[in-house]
Amino acid sequence: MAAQLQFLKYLSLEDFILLLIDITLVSYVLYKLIILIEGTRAAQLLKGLAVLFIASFISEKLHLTTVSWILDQTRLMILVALPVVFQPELRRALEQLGRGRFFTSTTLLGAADMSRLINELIRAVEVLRKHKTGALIVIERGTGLNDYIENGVKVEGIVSAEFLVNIFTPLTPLHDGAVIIRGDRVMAAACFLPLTDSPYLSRQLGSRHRAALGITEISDAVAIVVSEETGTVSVAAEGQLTRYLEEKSLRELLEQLLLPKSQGFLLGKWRS
Ligand SMILES: Nc1ncnc2c1ncn2[C@@H]1O[C@H](COP(=O)(O)OP(=O)(O)OP(=O)(O)O)[C@@H](O)[C@H]1O
Repeated sequence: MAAQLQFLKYLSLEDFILLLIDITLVSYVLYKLIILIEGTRAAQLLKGLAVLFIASFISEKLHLTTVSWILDQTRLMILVALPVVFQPELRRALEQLGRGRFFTSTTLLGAADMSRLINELIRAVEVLRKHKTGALIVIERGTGLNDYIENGVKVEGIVSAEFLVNIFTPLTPLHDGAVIIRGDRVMAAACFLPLTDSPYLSRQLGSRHRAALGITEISDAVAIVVSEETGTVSVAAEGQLTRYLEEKSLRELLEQLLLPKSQGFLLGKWRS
């Protein structure tokens, strides 16, 4: 190891700094990649791919010509198929890249306003849970959800717990489908969302939960689901579903996901 590090002696300060930047950048990208795919089907696929590479390496070392030829061909096929299989993850990664502040010009929603939004959401969810009223509430973040807002019924009303409960009351015209919130407003109700095709979702969960996961796989939105069957509350974000949330854990999770980390959140301004 010491011998391998000898070359550092011959580097100028400038080269050394460039090397450091290079390594930091690669580590950061790898770290982000791992975070992005952790717990998704992409992680399983990557593990499969790693096994294939190891098997191929061993068979080559042992001169198992036929086995290593087959493994080589399979590897090639998989590499070609990767962009297709990883399409949702790649899309999410590119969207995250494009969502950088560089390209955005949205107004910021500060911590106090976001806290008020979270309070209204929690008040609504507690009523819906108590009455076992099915609900699906999507909170838009950086990725625009206009496509889904447009397939629903435009509302554009200020968010309040009473308003949300009213929308999801059974047999009323807007109760079926999802509500989409942008900033301080319910933009639309009765929206139809894309369903996830994740094989890891429990069989007990039907299309409401699949829709919640689906929208978070193709965007950075956060979706809250209240089950009509059991009254349980779940939150979907980044293609992951967290189930059996009580009031306290729901608040903690929403604050973690929605509260601005530093400068404020990329959403519209709350009006009091
Ligand atoms: N693609 C979709 N987009 C938005 N809402 C949807 C979608 N699919 C189903 N829903 C909503 O979910 C309701 C049906 O829920 P379903 O019983 O299939 O799901 P579930 O996950 O088992 O939920 P629950 O526990 O509430 O029964 C529909 O009446 C509709 O309101």
